[in-house]
Amino acid sequence: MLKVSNFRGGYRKGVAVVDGLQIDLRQSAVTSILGSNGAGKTSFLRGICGLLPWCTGEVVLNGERVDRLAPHDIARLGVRMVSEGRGTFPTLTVEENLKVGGYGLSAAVLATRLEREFNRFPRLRERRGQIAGMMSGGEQQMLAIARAMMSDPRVLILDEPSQGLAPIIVDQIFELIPRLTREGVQVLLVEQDVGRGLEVSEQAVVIEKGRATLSGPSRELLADPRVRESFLGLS
Ligand SMILES: Nc1ncnc2c1ncn2[C@@H]1O[C@H](COP(=O)(O)OP(=O)(O)OP(=O)(O)O)[C@@H](O)[C@H]1O
Repeated sequence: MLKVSNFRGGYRKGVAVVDGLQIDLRQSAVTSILGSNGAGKTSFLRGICGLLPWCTGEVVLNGERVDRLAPHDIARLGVRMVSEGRGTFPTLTVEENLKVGGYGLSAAVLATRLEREFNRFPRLRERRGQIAGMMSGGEQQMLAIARAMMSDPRVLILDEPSQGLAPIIVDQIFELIPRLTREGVQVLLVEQDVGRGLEVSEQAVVIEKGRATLSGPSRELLADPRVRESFLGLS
């Protein structure tokens, strides 16, 4: 559904922090963008969502060029991003946050989707009246994912979903990702933990300094000596 070709972009004219990246989400349910701090992962995602100050290249969603569209139009067409640092509305309750995610839906559809997300995340049902900003980091991450899912996205972009979370919560998030794909959503995952990102995805791109240094089926990358040595600390 989503295909990105020859993507360059950045924050200051002429200075590319993402330089010539391609991904084709049609080939897998979960695609990982991997790389160390400052490699350009978040900038690439922002570019796909129309949020980078300048970019060139093509972003095609379901056959339609979207790289010239405004961020809200790209979101309306089904690309939703869950940002690093979550981005829930801290002063709203869990339920209010979810309703914001379902903005524009009829009351009946909204109720069905709320129920679906509460089934997916029973913890959120228990805390539906709780102010989001008072919840734990893991709960806020679940809320951010549930809120994005309220709009039934075609492409769900998860930017460092495990960042700052306790290991047990990280396990839950990584178990959740394949389950989301069974509902037909394609996941684009950005992860600093290269091993984990490769395990959960079918294909992956490793980027360094804004350029793709390796790409291919995740299984092959997991076995690649360069990945094992540079990113997994194995020989
Ligand atoms: N708002 C911004 N304005 C200017 N430069 C930025 C901005 N955000 C990021 N950069 C620069 O763009 C480059 C890529 O950063 P980016 O955040 O995309 O990397 P990343 O791989 O997502 O790193 P991290 O894992 O630390 O989030 C870095 O050199 C960074 O300093």
